[in-house]
Amino acid sequence: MTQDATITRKASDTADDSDIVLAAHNITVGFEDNIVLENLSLDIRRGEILGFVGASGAGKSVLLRTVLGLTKKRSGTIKIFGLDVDKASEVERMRLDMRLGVLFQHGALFSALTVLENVQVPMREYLDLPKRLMDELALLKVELVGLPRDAAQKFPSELSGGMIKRAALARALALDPDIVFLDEPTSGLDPIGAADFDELVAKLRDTMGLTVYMVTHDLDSLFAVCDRIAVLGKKRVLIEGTIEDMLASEEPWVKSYFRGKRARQIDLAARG
Ligand SMILES: Nc1ncnc2c1ncn2[C@@H]1O[C@H](COP(=O)(O)OP(=O)(O)OP(=O)(O)O)[C@@H](O)[C@H]1O
Repeated sequence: MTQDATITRKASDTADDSDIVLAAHNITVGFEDNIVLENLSLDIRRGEILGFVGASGAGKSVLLRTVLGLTKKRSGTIKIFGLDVDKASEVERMRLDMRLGVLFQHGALFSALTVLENVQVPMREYLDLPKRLMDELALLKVELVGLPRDAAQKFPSELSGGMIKRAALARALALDPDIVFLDEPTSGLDPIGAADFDELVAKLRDTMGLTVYMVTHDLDSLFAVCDRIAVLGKKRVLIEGTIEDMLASEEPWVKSYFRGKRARQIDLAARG
């Protein structure tokens, strides 16, 4: 284990409905005759870090894109902060989008823009602020994610992989969202860089009251910072619960993922 396993766990198992900030119910998504998600349901609770796992190609990114309204679903309902996204007016949708921050897989920064300009992209899209104020706000975000001030003027090609992830996180936080969606945020990072990033996410959750939805293949992250884990398989959520629930599960994929050879080493390290 590369980091402190005692990082505060916020969401409790006894959370009631008022704690649910995102409710996706009976979601079916397909592309022509390929049904990727079928009658999938998942709730996300306020202030939790939810780890979302599943085999490669299972549909984790498709669900993320569907929740964000980027991929069309065939059926089901998605309520975010109680608002049914299908019934939202244009203004309500825009206000909602401002409360959601996204870090797409591979960071996806604009290569022709500096870090500061990248962080300002959502600000330009949603806010009408004088340039000086935007510069100050963007710089605050750069510092918030632990990047040095001089990184703000650099282009993505001048940054390390870990710095790119942090810059992308700064952009996801640009509008002070309530929920951040992270699509494999630690992929491509070495274990120390990944552990530092996890620690940063946990710290931001604690200090900003963020809710975090994290698609990940990183067992360290799942053990160290996730309050709850949901497993995607057979086109739906197979099981959701704490890491202890995952370790106790006899579902074959869950068992081999969490109690396979690699996982056992992490578990042993985590438990001293
Ligand atoms: N725009 C699209 N058009 C057609 N099929 C798609 C589209 N987007 C995704 N798919 C299909 O949906 C399935 C799930 O893909 P998805 O990217 O969500 O998997 P994933 O669980 O995120 O995988 P990974 O862990 O490898 O990132 C795949 O079969 C993929 O080919």
